[in-house]
Amino acid sequence: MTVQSKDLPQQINSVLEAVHSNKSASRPLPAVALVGFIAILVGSYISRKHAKERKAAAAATTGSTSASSSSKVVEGKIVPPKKTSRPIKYTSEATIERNRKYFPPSKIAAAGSSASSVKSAVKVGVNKEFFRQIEAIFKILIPKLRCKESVILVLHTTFLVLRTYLSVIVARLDGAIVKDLIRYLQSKLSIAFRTRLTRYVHDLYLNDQITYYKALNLDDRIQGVDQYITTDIAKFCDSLAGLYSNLGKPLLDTIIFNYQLMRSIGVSGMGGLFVSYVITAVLLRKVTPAFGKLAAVEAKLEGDFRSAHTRLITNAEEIAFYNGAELEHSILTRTYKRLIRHINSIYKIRIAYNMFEDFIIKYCWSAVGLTLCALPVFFPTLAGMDSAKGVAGGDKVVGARTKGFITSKRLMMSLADAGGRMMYSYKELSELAGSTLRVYNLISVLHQLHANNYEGASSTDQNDSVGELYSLNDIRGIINYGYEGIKFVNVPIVTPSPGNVNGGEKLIHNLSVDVKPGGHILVTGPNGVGKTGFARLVSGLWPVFRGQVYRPNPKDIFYIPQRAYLSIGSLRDQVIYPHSHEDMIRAGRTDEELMTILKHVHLAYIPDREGGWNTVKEWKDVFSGGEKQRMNLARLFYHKPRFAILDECTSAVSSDVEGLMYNHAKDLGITLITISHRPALFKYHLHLLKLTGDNGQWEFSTIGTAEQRQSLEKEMASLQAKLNEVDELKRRHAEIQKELEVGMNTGPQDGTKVQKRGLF
Ligand SMILES: Nc1ncnc2c1ncn2[C@@H]1O[C@H](COP(=O)(O)OP(=O)(O)OP(=O)(O)O)[C@@H](O)[C@H]1O
Repeated sequence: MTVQSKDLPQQINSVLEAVHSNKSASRPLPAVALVGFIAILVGSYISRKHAKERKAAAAATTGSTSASSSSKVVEGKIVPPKKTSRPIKYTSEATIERNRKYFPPSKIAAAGSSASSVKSAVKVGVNKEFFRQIEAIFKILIPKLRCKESVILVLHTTFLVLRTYLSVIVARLDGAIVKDLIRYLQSKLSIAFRTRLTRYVHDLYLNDQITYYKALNLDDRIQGVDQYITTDIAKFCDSLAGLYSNLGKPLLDTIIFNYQLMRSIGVSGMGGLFVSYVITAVLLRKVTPAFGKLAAVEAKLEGDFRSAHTRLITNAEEIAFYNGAELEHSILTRTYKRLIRHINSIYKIRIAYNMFEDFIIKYCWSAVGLTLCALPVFFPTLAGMDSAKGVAGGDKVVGARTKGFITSKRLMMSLADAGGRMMYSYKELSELAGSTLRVYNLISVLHQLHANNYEGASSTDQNDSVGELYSLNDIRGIINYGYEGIKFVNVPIVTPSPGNVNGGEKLIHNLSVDVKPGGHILVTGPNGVGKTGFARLVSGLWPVFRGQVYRPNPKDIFYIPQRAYLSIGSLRDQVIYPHSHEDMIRAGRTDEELMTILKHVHLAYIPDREGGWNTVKEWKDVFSGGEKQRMNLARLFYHKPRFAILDECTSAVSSDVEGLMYNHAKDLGITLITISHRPALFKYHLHLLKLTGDNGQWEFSTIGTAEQRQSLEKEMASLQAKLNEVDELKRRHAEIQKELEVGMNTGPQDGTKVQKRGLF
C-alpha cells in the first residue's frame, strides 16, 4: 500500500475503510520506524534544549560558577554546600514592564474577590474576554517563536493530525505508540507551560518591590495566593495542554466524517445536516450552565479549605494550649462542607446537562442524519444518483443504494460520537475559562501591585466626614535613599486599610524627627498607637502618604521584628539569614566567627546541642521564645548594619543578658532605633520619641534633659505611691490569714475543715 502517492480524499477514504473494516495494515514497520524516529528526535531535541538553557542560565546568574569555585579557596576549610538545583534565570524588569499592558484589571470579578472589584457584568465563559485573557497569558507561555514550548506545540499538532493516519498504517502495533507519544508531548507541554508561568509569577511576586507583602497586606483582591500559585496554575496548564488534543481529535474526525457523508448524501443532504448542527449548537449554548464560574468558585473554596488547614498547622501549639481542637474542628468541617456542597451541586447540574446533551446529539442528530441518509434511497436524483437505469441493472442499483445507506448510517454513528466528544471538550473549555480567569487575575493584580496601583478609591478629594482621604492610589510622600541617618519630615503614620472607601486611618499626625548616626532612639507609646507603623514606614512596607522620609540604603539598615522569624534550612542559615551559605563564604565569614556571635547572645551551647551547624530542623519548634529572640539578635551581630530597628525583640530575654546585647550592638557601631514600652531600656538611648496617640500627638526629647528628668520623676512618684500601698496591703493580708486560722480551729470537726485546708 503506497499511501504517499494517493491524493487526500483517497487517503481519508482508505483510512476510514480500514477503520471500519478493522483490517490491520500489511506493512506496519516503515510507519513504526517513522514514529520511533520522530520520537527520538523529539527526545533529543528537548534534552539538548534543556542542556543549552542550563548553560545559558548558569552564565546569566551572577557569578554562579566562578563564585562557587573560588569560594572553596577563600577559607580553605569551608566547603560550600553542593549545588543541587540549577541556577535560576529571573524574568527581567523590562519583560515585566512590557507585559503589564496586557494585564489590565479583568472585566470579570474573580471568584472570591471583593465586591468592589466587580467592574462589569461580563460572565465567566467562552467569550471575548476569555480569549483576550488566554492571549495575554500566552505571551508568557510562548514568549517567542523559537522556544521549547513552540517546538513541543508544533510536534504535538503534527502528531494529532497524523494520529488517524498513522494509527491505521501502523495498525495493531499502532495506535498505542502514537497515543503514548501524544500523551507524552501533552505532559511535556503542560509542565513546560507550568514552569514558564510559575517562574514568571515568582519573579513578579518575590522581588525588591515586595509585591508579596503588598498582595497580603495592602490589597485584598487575591485571597489565598498560595492556592493560586501551587494549584490553579497547575490545573490551568493541564487543562490547556489537554484541551488542545481533546478538541483537536473530534474536530478532525468531524471534518473527515462530514466530508465522507457529503459524498454519500450529496450537498443538499449536507445542507440539511448543517442546519441541524446550527440549531443544536444554539440550543446547547443557551442551556449550558456557567461551567467556568462554577470551576472558579470551586477553586476558591478549595483554597479556603487548604488555608484553614495551613492556619491550624502554623498555630498548632497555641491551639493545643487553649484546647481549641473542637472549635477548629468545626471551622474545618464548615469549610469542607461548603466545598462539598458546591461540588455536589456541580455534579447535579452536570448530569442534567449531560442527559440533555446526549439526547440532542445521540438521538436528534441520528434521527436527522438517518432521514438525510435515507433520502438518496428514495430520491436518488437529490443525491446526484442516476435513477434511469434499466431493469437489468435494478438489482445493482438497489445493492448500491443499500450499501450507500449502511455506509452513511455508520458514518452518522461515528459523527454523533465525535460530536459528543466535541461537546465534552466544549465543557472543558468552559471550565478552562474559570481557571484562566483565576490565573489571569493573579498575574494582573501582581502586575498592578508591582507598579504600585492598588484597588479602591483613587480620588484625591477631601472627605469631609473623615478628614483627609489617604487613598492607596494617592500616595504623595517621597522616600529618599542613601541618607546618613533616618529623617522624617511631616510624615503622618497612616494604616493602609485596603478596600476601605474612607482610606487609611491616621494614627500619628505629621511626624518630624532626625536620627543621626550614634543618636540611639527609643520609640515608645501605648499599644496600637503606631510604633511598628513607624518601622514599617522606614522599611518601605507601608506607603508614605505625605511628607518625606530619608533613610539609609537597604544594606545599611536591619530590622528585627517582634515575632522572631526562623527560616527553613540549617542552624547556620538561622544566624546568617537572609544570606545563603554561598554568600557567607563569598564574604569571607567563618563558622568560628558565628560561634563567637552565639557567645555574645548566650547561645554558645546550641551547635553542640543540635548536632552542628549543618543540622536542619523545624527551628521554630526547636527553640524557646527567648532563644528565638536571641537567635534573631545574633543575625544583627552577623550583619553589623549601620542602623538597626529593634521592635520589642528582647521582650523574652532576661534583663541582664538584654543589657549585654545592647552594649555589644553599640560597640559594633550600630545605631539603635528601639521600639519598646520598657523604661529599663532608656539608659541605652540618647533620644526618646513618645507616640502618645491623643489626637495623633507625638513628643521628641533628649534623654537626660530637664523634661526627661521631669518625666522620670513623675514615673518615680507614681511608683513610690504604689510602694506606699504595700505596707497597708501586707497588714490586710496578715489580718485575713489570722481570721482564716481562727475559723478553721473553731469550725465543725468533720470533712469541712479538711476541705478548707485542701483548698489552701
Ligand atoms: N496591614 C494593616 N492594615 C490596617 N491596619 C493595620 C495593619 N497593620 C496594623 N494595623 C493597625 O495599625 C495600628 C498600629 O499598629 P502597630 O503595629 O504600629 O502598633 P504598635 O504601636 O506597634 O502596637 P504594639 O505596642 O501593640 O506592638 C493598630 O491599630 C493595627 O491594628
